[in-house]
Amino acid sequence: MKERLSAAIAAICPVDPALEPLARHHLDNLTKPRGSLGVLENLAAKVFCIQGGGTPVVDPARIYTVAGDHGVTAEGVSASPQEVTRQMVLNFLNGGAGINVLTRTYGIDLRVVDAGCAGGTFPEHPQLIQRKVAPGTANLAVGPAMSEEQCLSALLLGLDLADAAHAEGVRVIGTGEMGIGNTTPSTAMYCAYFGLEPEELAGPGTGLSPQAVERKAAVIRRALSVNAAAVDSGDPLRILAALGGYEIATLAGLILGAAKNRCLVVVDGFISTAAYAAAWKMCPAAEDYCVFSHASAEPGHGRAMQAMGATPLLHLGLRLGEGTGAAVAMGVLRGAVNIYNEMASFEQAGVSVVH
Ligand SMILES: O=C(O)c1ccc[n+]([C@@H]2O[C@H](COP(=O)([O-])O)[C@@H](O)[C@H]2O)c1
Ligand SMILES: Cc1cc2nc[nH]c2cc1C
Repeated sequence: MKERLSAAIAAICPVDPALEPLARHHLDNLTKPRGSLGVLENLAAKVFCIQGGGTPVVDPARIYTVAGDHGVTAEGVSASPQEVTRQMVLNFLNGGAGINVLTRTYGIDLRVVDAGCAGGTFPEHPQLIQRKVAPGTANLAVGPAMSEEQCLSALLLGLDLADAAHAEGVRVIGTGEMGIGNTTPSTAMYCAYFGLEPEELAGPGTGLSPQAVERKAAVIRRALSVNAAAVDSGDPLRILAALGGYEIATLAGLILGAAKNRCLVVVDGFISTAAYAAAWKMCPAAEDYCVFSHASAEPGHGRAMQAMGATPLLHLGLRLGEGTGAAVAMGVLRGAVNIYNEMASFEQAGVSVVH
């Protein structure tokens, strides 16, 4: 199992630096003052480089919303009851959640994945991928959340999802997640990977009071101490197993798999960024394939992003998860590649070149 992960990581190549000047040359010849489309130009150049030159494309685009439950909810770390994870998966399948509305709005394919929800299987549904590794993690405040074997199974599930998308012609993959309690493992992972303090990073998640956030920080501190052997090892996989969750490990595998397949990944909010942190620690070159959709309103997100030198695209006050920020960002990405592909050049339009 570990060999497959190592092989995928070894197959991730940084994008060819020779491509960027070609993209910039093309963009600078379009009928606008140089650089005046700002980040849209950067995005178009990024897609061009990831895809190895030629005509950059964003479609078909797909979001995987991966669900899992968390034993640490027993510590009262979430304002919401654990059963909401399962209820929201059913809501996704009925088309009524925020991610359903936004993927419909933007014409994005949505797949829902059970990587580790508590309880049994869900009714079959064409959008549902049932690959439950286990019915929820163990409580990371008393021991490791997952065994390394379970964590690897989730990582390989993510690789499978990336390979399936690639085989089906998907050009851009978005990450989404659903898991009551999952801001706690995400925060613990940031602390372990970047040497940050729980008190500095812990936030309200779905809506904890300030006093409850203090208790959440204490639970995370306990989790780091109980799992000190994994934390101190600095091994990204051991840290992910000890402190992560099934949806988080699956998304880390999805990011690595997409990068291996030279596919752009749009990383959603606070929890997806924790999955990215694990992927980035395992393979820093994965960074070349990722765009960060938005700054989450969860207060620790900015600090975690800063630790990785990552810049979010949008500032919309989002803190829902599910892949909602990734969906909106895909709309922006489409605009960016359409600019690249459809705008007239100075020569074509007979417009005097701006110096
Ligand atoms: O995406 C985000 O930035 C984000 C920030 C806070 C909460 N969430 C969502 O809320 C749930 C986790 O919150 P909590 O308080 O239960 O840890 C989980 O289902 C996430 O999708 C998501
Ligand atoms: C209702 C609800 C929807 C969500 N979607 C993602 N996380 C969520 C948490 C709650 C509580």
